[in-house]
Amino acid sequence: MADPLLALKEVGHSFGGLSVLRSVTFDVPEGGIIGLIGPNGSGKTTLFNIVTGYIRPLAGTVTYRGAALGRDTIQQRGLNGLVRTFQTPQVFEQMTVLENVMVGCTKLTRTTMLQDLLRTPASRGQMREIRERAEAGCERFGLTALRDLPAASLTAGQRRILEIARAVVGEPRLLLLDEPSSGLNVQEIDDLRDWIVRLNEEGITVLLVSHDMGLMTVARTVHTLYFGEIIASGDMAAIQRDPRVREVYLGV
Ligand SMILES: Nc1ncnc2c1ncn2[C@@H]1O[C@H](COP(=O)(O)OP(=O)(O)OP(=O)(O)O)[C@@H](O)[C@H]1O
Repeated sequence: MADPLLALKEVGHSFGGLSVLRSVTFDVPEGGIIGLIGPNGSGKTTLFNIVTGYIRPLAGTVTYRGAALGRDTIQQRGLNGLVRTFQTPQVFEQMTVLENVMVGCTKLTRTTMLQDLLRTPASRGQMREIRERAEAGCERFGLTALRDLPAASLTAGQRRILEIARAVVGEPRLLLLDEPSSGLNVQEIDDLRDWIVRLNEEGITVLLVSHDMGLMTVARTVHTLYFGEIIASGDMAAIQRDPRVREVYLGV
């Protein structure tokens, strides 16, 4: 069997003596959509922060593309195709929509900082390329009419799409989506679902955290975290039948 794209092995973490992740082990196969659910405070965001390099786990290993991530920085992980979105969309408020998307393309740059400062022909050509790529990204995600507006003026749904557009133009291999449906209306959640499926069909592997059980049906395998431990794994139908999950979510 092929190596998984991402593998977590016995990952553990605590904050000030409070254990928030305990021996978390699961794989994300290349080309898959894997879901992570769990009540508030169960450790989902902490796990994302560990995978993307915002915090270092106190125990266990995270392997990506066959190599332990170890001390790789957030930036190195990003360059290596590991890209995330946030529970509250992180957009550059004062920049336009187009400029925000351009930021997502900068990791594809090849020129040095000196070339950029001196505005050499190579640097100018590259800037043109980034702009064209970002314009295509705006077009693709239905943001063209908004592209010259400051991101601060966008609705919650538009911010969400902008964040995803910015992540996707950088050509991620593994896209981690943290509560992408929060703040969205029913139609926007439907559209988001379609986007996740489409991006996955194009080859992007997805790790999805969501409270939205409808959205979670896109995932082939869902892991349930409860107080930092995985208590059930399977497809969404199996998860919804699982007695421990029902107890945690429904108290039945
Ligand atoms: N920087 C921090 N310092 C101290 N405690 C923290 C920190 N970050 C998270 N925690 C605690 O760790 C636990 C797990 O939090 P985490 O945000 O990972 O959960 P979550 O499953 O993402 O929750 P939610 O669904 O509410 O976002 C919680 O008890 C939280 O209060």
